[in-house]
Amino acid sequence: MYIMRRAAVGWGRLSVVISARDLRANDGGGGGELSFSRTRTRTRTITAPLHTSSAKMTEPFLPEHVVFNKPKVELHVHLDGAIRVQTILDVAKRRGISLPADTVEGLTQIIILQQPVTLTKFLCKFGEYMHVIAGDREAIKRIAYEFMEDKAREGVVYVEVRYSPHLLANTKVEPIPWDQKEGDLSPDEVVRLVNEGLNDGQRDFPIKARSILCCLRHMPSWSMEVVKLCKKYRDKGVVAIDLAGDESLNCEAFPEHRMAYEKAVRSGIHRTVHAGEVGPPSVVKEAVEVLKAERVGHGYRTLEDQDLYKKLLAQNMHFEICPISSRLTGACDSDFTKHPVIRFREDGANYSLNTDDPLIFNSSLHLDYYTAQKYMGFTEEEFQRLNISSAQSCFLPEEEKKALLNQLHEAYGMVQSTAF
Ligand SMILES: O=c1[nH]cnc2c1ncn2[C@@H]1O[C@H](CO)[C@@H](O)[C@H]1O
Repeated sequence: MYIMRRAAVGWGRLSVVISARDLRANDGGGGGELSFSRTRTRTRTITAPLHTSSAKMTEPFLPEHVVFNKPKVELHVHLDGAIRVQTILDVAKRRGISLPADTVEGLTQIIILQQPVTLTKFLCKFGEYMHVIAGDREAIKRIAYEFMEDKAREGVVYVEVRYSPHLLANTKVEPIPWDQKEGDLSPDEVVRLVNEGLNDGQRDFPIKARSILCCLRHMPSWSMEVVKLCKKYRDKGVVAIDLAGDESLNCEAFPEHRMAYEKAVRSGIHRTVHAGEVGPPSVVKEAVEVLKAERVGHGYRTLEDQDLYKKLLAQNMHFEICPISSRLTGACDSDFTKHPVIRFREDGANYSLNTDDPLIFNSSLHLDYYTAQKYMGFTEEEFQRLNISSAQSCFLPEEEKKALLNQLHEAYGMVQSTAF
């Protein structure tokens, strides 16, 4: 079954890895990490979040959604928004946690967004399942490992994945999130576990990952520890700090966030900020001018301040664009043909295409690319250009960035100029 699907899609290099995984799983190994890879659902039947709400989809991606079947770079995806539904069910069963549904189909219906809502409502969706994963060492390592498998399957060769260590902890975090009882898993250990899962994934799949630790707008008291964790784990896979959460609740960053970002600048930690997703252009301005963001998460509303937009274009500021997300969070018009990324493209801006939270949007990176092609006029050439820009704007050290760029140039058949 798997093999027939792979042949139809033609995943090239990836198929080798997936075959190897299937073989090992079929060998009856079943134990340890490999058993994780067998749990992915292949049978969702829900309304796909496309331009027209009548579009049906039965899988995270279908062959016809694969419009750019080449190596890709993804810079904006939340680990806690990219968990497999089956994993949530498995962990809940093991931990004796009851959920409102006990099948993949049932729980999917509860977790996913089918129609555009507000960012605030969207963020409530994490409450449907985070209590299952948080505080559980095995689950945290597992979601990081499975994330790598899923991204490799989408043809992503380099990913920067973000999460809040505090939201997955159950001790040394105040308040303890998700109504958990106090346990013994600290934010520091969460980072170690995620690193382990990502490293195991790097070993088993043709993908490289680095992580970004998130501060949350409504939890300023956590931010100093976030930047300390970025520093502590900078040589072990953490490359940057982010500020996520609800921009519509508090627009100006609290002093604690500012202090954390100042420390990040002093310590040479890279910086990105969710800004201009639903908040006004002033939030983008603050992100860039006060928090010294090197990339902007989303940034759609930058277009409402033409002076700011021109300035950021001139600086070659990178915008992390998430097409399907932007429709379902109500950040952008639900008509994709009016999406701000069309203007960014016409102006030759520096941006990436990303999934953001594929679990909640029931999406995949292929679906975002498909949407960009079908409704926004994206071409193969533009997909290549934006992936090169994404690689140039990633937070890897220069040498590793060069290697990634070489990998893309080679895969896209681009001749590189040689310096004599
Ligand atoms: O699109 C988004 N905008 C703002 N915040 C988000 C978005 N997606 C996820 N998170 C927030 O980031 C946390 C860490 O991963 C998530 O738990 C969620 O609260």
